[in-house]
Amino acid sequence: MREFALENVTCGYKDVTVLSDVSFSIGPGEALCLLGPNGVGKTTLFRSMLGFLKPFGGRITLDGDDIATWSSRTLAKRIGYVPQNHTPPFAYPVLDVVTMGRLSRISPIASPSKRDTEKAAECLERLGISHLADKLYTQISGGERQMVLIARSLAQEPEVLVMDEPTASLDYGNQVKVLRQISHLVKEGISVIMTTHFPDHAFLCATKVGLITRDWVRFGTPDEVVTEDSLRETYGVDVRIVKEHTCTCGTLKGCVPIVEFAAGDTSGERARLEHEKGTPRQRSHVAVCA
Ligand SMILES: Nc1ncnc2c1ncn2[C@@H]1O[C@H](COP(=O)(O)OP(=O)(O)OP(=O)(O)O)[C@@H](O)[C@H]1O
Repeated sequence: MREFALENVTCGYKDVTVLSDVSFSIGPGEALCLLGPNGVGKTTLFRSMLGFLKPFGGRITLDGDDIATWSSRTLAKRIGYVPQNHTPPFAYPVLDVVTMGRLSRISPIASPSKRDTEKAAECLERLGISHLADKLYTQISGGERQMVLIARSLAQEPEVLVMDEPTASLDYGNQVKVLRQISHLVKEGISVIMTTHFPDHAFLCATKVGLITRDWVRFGTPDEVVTEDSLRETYGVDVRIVKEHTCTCGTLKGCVPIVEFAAGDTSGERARLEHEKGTPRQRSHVAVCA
């Protein structure tokens, strides 16, 4: 069975180690969600998985092959990437940008075929953004660009799809659309590795979670790793994990951070102490869905 695996990977920049001894594996039909505070090294780990950064130690393999031995063309064919931010280089029409996702499948001396263009149009359709096809990539919004990049990665037909905060800068509807697409891709057998700043996403579409802090990295199922204690330890915030049973979706789980304050008091610390003393009439609780 195809497996994408990191074995004791240590990575960073020049003489600065960002992450040490990271190991995990995912197979077809699995989605790994990487969570962790700003600056802990999620993007650095991604750069290593994509061959942009050479790990200081350890091995990254797909089907047992060390990706360090692959050409950039093979990497691009087998591992897709949706970056966090993308500065458009040229004013290409959106359909051409998505067709560029096919480049690793086209001979270097050939032009994209009708089939390649059709595949790109199909990916735009799948994400509900066909209306953008003829617009210039430099003249669409940041959220629309994000959707286009996702379409481009689908056009690539990779075995492993690495997505750096795929829902960042998307409106609520498009966030849900992207999470649904991720679930569909996983059901089709693609292995997805994504970062997010929303632990709820782990419950919504991941089969595995990697929680990264400055002191430790923990991998497991969403239920094992995303807990009230681990989120408090990782982000220093008080969170409730809530469950909702529905007949159609089974059990839904979500994370609700507790934002509390005492009326007329701007001191969060005082509010916290009052909360601990259990004086409910003197405090208001506002639960904000992330
Ligand atoms: N090109 C670089 N050269 C040197 N250090 C870097 C470089 N890029 C990032 N870093 C450092 O590596 C560490 C990890 O950064 P990284 O971007 O991987 O974090 P992250 O977890 O993806 O953060 P965020 O959630 O904010 O995107 C940070 O301390 C950052 O300053």
